[in-house]
Amino acid sequence: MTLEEDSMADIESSFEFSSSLTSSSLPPPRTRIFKIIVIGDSGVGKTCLTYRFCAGKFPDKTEATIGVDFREKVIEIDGEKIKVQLWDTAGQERFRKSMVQHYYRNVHAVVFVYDVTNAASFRSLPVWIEECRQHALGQEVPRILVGNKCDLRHAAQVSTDVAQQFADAHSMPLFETSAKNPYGSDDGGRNNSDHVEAIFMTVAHKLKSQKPLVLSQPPCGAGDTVTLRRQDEEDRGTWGCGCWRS
Ligand SMILES: Nc1nc2c(ncn2[C@@H]2O[C@H](COP(=O)(O)OP(=O)(O)OP(=O)(O)O)[C@@H](O)[C@H]2O)c(=O)[nH]1
Ligand SMILES: [Mg+2]
Repeated sequence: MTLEEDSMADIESSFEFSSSLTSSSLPPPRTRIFKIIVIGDSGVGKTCLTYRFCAGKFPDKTEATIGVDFREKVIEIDGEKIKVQLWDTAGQERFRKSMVQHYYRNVHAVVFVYDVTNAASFRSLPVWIEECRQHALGQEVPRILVGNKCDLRHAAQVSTDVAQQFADAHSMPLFETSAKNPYGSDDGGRNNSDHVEAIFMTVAHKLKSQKPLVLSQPPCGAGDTVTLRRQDEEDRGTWGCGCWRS
């Protein structure tokens, strides 16, 4: 689904209410939403990676993303249901310029993607990192680096060593993968690519561990009520609008 700019406000919320109440005396459970933006040059495979994670397969056909497409998947970590909301951004400048501010608003994690068969897409990474800096992304927002199209190892232009050095220099973990064939196709399936699923799950685990739900004891004399609160609610003393940052 391509988003119109005026619908962003509805999407830029980090909680949603469950439709059913488990008890008339309890507030409806909230589902946390982790907003993860996927950025990088046009053609590196952002749409294919996000589609692979959310739909479980490689798309038959893609076209250049205009503005942003967003995809969601509900996952469960330690018994908590979490909605992973992937923002598949446009790599082409002309298709992204009016949307950039929305990409970075209340973002929880950033996935930088380059194409291992396209050295120029790797050389562009500092530009994308600079864009994050310009949008005042805090150091606490996790970032990861993904080299895509590892099924085309024979055509690789970016070595793992060089990519790892870059990742280390920017304190990011590096994952090499393929949205098309995570097991590799031109090496008999032995290229040890990371699974797309595992990459996004790693990010979600990291986010969850940064902001765990904590058990909050009521003050003395407040009855038997025990409420679950998010750690940042503790920090701020309010649920606020739900537009929390990690
Ligand atoms: N062989 C191979 N091709 C891929 C892979 N991922 C994406 N592609 C192809 O690369 C092309 C671009 O993929 P997209 O996912 O549309 O690229 P994008 O980064 O979303 O591009 P923009 O929307 O323009 O920013 C398409 O032809 C895909 O089929 C991969 O892992 N392996
Ligand atoms: Mg795209």
